[in-house]
Amino acid sequence: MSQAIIGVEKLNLAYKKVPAVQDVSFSVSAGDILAVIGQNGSGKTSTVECIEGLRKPDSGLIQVFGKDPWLCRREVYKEMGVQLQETEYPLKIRVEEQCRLFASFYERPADWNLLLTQMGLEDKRKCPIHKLSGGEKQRLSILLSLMGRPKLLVLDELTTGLDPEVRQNMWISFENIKKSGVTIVMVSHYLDEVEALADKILYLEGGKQQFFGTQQEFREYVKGRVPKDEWGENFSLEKLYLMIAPKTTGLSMEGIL
Ligand SMILES: Nc1ncnc2c1ncn2[C@@H]1O[C@H](COP(=O)(O)OP(=O)(O)OP(=O)(O)O)[C@@H](O)[C@H]1O
Repeated sequence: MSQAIIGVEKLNLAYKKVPAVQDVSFSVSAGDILAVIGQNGSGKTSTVECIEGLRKPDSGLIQVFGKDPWLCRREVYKEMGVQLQETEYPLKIRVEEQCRLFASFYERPADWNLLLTQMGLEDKRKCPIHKLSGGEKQRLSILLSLMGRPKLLVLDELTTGLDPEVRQNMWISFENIKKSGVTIVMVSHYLDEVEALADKILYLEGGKQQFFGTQQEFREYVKGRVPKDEWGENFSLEKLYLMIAPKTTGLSMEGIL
């Protein structure tokens, strides 16, 4: 069996005593892609922020490369690249200045000129970051997560805001990154992306772990929960998810206009 890069046991986290993550346990093997899925507010980012050492769990055990990421953040970050859901940049800083700054954090940084080309940001190198479009900022945040040539990449909403073509190209890039042995944890609401990329799925609802396992195991998990006459062997991952996800209430626009 491959070595576990991440181990999480009975993780609990609350905000002002309101539970956000409850008894979540999973592991990620070297070279695997784990997708964390679930409704808005289900605890995905909170879980991932604990792995990134950005939040201290209330209880439970987290090991990243065999270390506690909260206590050993500096060491863990030598091998971990992080793309945050929202990134704040220094005011008026330009794309290439930010790249240079990030490169200076690492002993052996990636070739960021090449990354700018690969991310389609070559023409934007002199552009102040606050003038980039949402998708361009997203591409920059992915580029910066790769700067330290990480062995582990943690991506919170990898392709949100990207246009369809860039999204598909991004999938190919991440398949290639995986082929080079990098372990990836990705939070995603795009289940086509999860279906294309993920080896394992962690499914959370209301802060609680509903499922952890392979895509095939997820299929069996859903099959065991839906009426026989509603089941189809070739359902997409999105269809499977929608069959078991709790219905969100209160989103109707009826009577507003
Ligand atoms: N800083 C915070 N202070 C208080 N409550 C928080 C904070 N961050 C998150 N929460 C709450 O914790 C719960 C889990 O939030 P989290 O951001 O982890 O969910 P998520 O699954 O990543 O959601 P989304 O898909 O919308 O990004 C939500 O109820 C949220 O309102």
